[in-house]
Amino acid sequence: MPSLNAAVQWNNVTFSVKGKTIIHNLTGTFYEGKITTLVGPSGAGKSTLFKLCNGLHTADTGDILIAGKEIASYPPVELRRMVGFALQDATMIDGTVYENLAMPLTLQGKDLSEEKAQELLQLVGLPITISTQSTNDLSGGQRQKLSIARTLVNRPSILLLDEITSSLDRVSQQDIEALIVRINKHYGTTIVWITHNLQQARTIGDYTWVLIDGQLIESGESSLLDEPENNEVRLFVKGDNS
Ligand SMILES: Nc1ncnc2c1ncn2[C@@H]1O[C@H](COP(=O)(O)OP(=O)(O)OP(=O)(O)O)[C@@H](O)[C@H]1O
Repeated sequence: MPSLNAAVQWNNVTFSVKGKTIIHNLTGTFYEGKITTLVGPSGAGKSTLFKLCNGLHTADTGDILIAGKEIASYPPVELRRMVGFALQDATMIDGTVYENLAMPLTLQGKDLSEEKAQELLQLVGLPITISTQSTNDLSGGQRQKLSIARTLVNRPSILLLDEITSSLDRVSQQDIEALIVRINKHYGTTIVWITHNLQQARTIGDYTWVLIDGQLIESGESSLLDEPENNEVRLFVKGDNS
């Protein structure tokens, strides 16, 4: 494997909620500038990993290093700027596309320039004329593109995507997949993508993690999904364990 830097390094991380261990002694790396897809059965702890990564949860034991520095050493605002987060339901405030796009800066008492707004809309493939429209009029695919553009306002170096295409039709899904690859190439953004779609995980990912019951059971180049070494992973990929 070529020598790659760690965008996020997990060392023996354990996390519990109300006495129940959700993440078990997890060690692994999300590589800088690469796309890692994260798969596993429902309840495996995938979303929990994201919350540990952007400071919404704190690990009980172990270390999480972001760009080589212990996560707790980052001021929360800086961490949220570095680690962008997009979710399946692409929640919007009641208002225009521009107001939603500007929200991360508005919250910091800053403005988003018209020029920057147009650049971001173009990057995600939305017409710039959409800027003054209400977000209530957008399709599911357009909302998701806006949600991704909004995450990019802070220029995150790491982008966490949680099931962002699962409620979209096939065409919109492919559109978003191409967009994420474009963002990865254009900005060198490290992408980590939770998906239940194993085909997507295989084709979009450079690397894949398979998480089962809070344990990282198998990880490596995404081709591992073709012929997993681990029996539990083989069953999961065959659909027997999802
Ligand atoms: N706040 C919480 N309180 C109690 N249990 C929780 C909490 N958050 C998560 N869990 C539990 O932690 C486990 C992992 O949940 P998580 O959402 O990370 O899984 P997931 O792999 O993302 O699942 P899915 O694919 O269904 O989204 C589950 O058993 C869930 O019930």
